Amino acid sequence: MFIEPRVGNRHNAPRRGWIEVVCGSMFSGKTEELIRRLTRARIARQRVEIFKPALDTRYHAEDVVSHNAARIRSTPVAIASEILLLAAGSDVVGIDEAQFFDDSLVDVCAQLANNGTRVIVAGLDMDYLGRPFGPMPALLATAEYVTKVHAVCVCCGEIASYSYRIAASASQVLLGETDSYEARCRPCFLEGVQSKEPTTEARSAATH
Ligand SMILES: Nc1ncnc2c1ncn2[C@@H]1O[C@H](COP(=O)(O)OP(=O)(O)O)[C@@H](O)[C@H]1O
Ligand SMILES: Cc1cn([C@H]2C[C@H](O)[C@@H](COP(=O)(O)O)O2)c(=O)[nH]c1=O
Ligand SMILES: [Zn+2]
Repeated sequence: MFIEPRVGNRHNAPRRGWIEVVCGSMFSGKTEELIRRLTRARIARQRVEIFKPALDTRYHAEDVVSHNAARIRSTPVAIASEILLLAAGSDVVGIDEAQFFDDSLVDVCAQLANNGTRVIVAGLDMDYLGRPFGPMPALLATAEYVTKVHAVCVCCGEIASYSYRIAASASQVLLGETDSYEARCRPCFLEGVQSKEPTTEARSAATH
């Protein structure tokens, strides 16, 4: 879908930067798509740097890892401004789990793009209650290219845009995978939220 444009052009024009955002629910293929684009940029011999929030230790402390085990080495950072220092000299910057960063990520991405870097950001557009998540709404508004990917609803097989939480927690940040979340379509998400389905803990207690 995205080409790997040359860095600068034949006439030594300044290189152009821009922002791409890949968003969607959990299990929708955001990380796979991020890895695909970054891998192609590497094949095109571009200088690629990849970052993720240090708090995301779910699969691996350093690698960005998809739910079906595709992986790429990354640098975990505690705050978004570290990316500016560490990305110096890169042609392409990839950022996964962008929803966990604070709002300063929006300015960091803009500065990188203004200076000629292609920035590819992947993140959850909504949290487990369907609320816009962290800096994602502002990134979506300021990106040149937006791709929304979809998972499969585990209840009915339709396309899923929501991440339904089955674990008992009301904290906005709760790392997890299929143990704690299900991809759901709108009606199945609403049904779960409105009927207050039992959590994984309650289901497990009922069977033991
Ligand atoms: N309900 C689901 N819908 C679609 N893919 C799923 C689902 N559950 C697990 N998967 C797996 O998750 C992969 C996508 O993983 P990943 O790229 O890490 O997604 P994301 O980063 O959006 O959470 C799919 O290729 C598929 O193998
Ligand atoms: C919906 C939701 C998710 N999370 C966490 C759960 C996972 O650790 C990540 C999302 O990872 P993915 O690559 O998109 O599958 O975010 C959360 O903390 N809060 C939420 O509301
Ligand atoms: Zn459904």
